[in-house]
Amino acid sequence: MIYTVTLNPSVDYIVEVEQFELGSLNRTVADTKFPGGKGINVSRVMKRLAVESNALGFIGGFTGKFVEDFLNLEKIPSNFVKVSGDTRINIKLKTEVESEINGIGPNISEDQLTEFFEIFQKMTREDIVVLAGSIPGTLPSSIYKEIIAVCKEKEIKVVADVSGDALKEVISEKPYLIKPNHHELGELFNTEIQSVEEALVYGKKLVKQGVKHVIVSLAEKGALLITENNSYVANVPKGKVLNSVGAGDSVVGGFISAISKDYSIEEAFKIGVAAGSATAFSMELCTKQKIEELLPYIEVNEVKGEER
Ligand SMILES: Nc1ncnc2c1ncn2[C@@H]1O[C@H](COP(=O)(O)OP(=O)(O)OP(=O)(O)O)[C@@H](O)[C@H]1O
Ligand SMILES: O=P(O)(O)OC[C@@]1(O)O[C@H](CO)[C@@H](O)[C@@H]1O
Repeated sequence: MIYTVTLNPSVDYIVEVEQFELGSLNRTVADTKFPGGKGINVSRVMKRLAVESNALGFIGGFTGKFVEDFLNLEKIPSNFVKVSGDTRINIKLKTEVESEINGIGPNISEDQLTEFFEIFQKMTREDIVVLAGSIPGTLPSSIYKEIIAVCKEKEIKVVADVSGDALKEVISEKPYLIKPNHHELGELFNTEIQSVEEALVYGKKLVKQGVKHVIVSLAEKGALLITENNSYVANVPKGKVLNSVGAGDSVVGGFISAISKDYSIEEAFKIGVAAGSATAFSMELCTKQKIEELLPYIEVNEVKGEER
């Protein structure tokens, strides 16, 4: 089983406003709500690709019920620990540009954390754990390290789509896959990364540090997959970006779905990139049909020779 862990789920409130004016009353032209949080998005994308997963994390209140009900409707199993506060509402404001306001998340008690860790007891080495998204304010910043320690004992593969200090912590634990975007990769090395070539240099450093697979996404500039033995570069298809929320999660969901179906690493990478772009070109998360439409427009090439 693939378990996605979203420590800090959300209701994503997507609001479209024409000519937004700061300090004035603005009215929406459209608004929608979706369950959110990076691990939950990964689960939803995998479901669309017919790969089962179990969504874990902490939810609470009326917003938590919305998330759980929505996943039930989509037939995605979940095993959330219930907390007393409300799951956060993250605002995604679409004007001429996209802006986001993400909440801090509810309090999580010691007992609730213990309950969460108990879920890992039944996992086995055939399982995969996807850790994704921010850490709620009341949990220690070492939480991902602690989860990985439990996974290591059980030889469970860990995928981590996290950023900032959490990413630094996770890298030292040598996960199976990480997927920083080029800004997050640059932050790790106190530098700015603008191109695929620059991303390759720093991505390889992470593989040298023991990460098994590094996917670096560079939005419209393409993506890279670096493994111990090979590096691959992919273009992204051209299209109109309608919604970038969840595009990165879709790359992870697409890649893991394909790996779990024993596709080659190149093919899995291609499906991941197609899923990312399919989400970027849709108002909601990608569908299988949209992914399949985009696949012919993506080329994956091995990076050869010196550059490798
Ligand atoms: N302008 C674009 N054109 C085509 N595809 C895109 C574009 N922007 C994003 N994507 C797709 O989305 C994937 C992830 O995008 P990005 O590199 O911005 O990652 P991210 O910052 O993790 O995404 P997110 O917006 O979910 O935080 C890309 O690999 C690509 O497949
Ligand atoms: O605050 P975090 O946990 O870093 O990110 C949460 C979030 O922005 O990520 C998802 C898109 O990747 C959204 O569904 C959600 O609102």
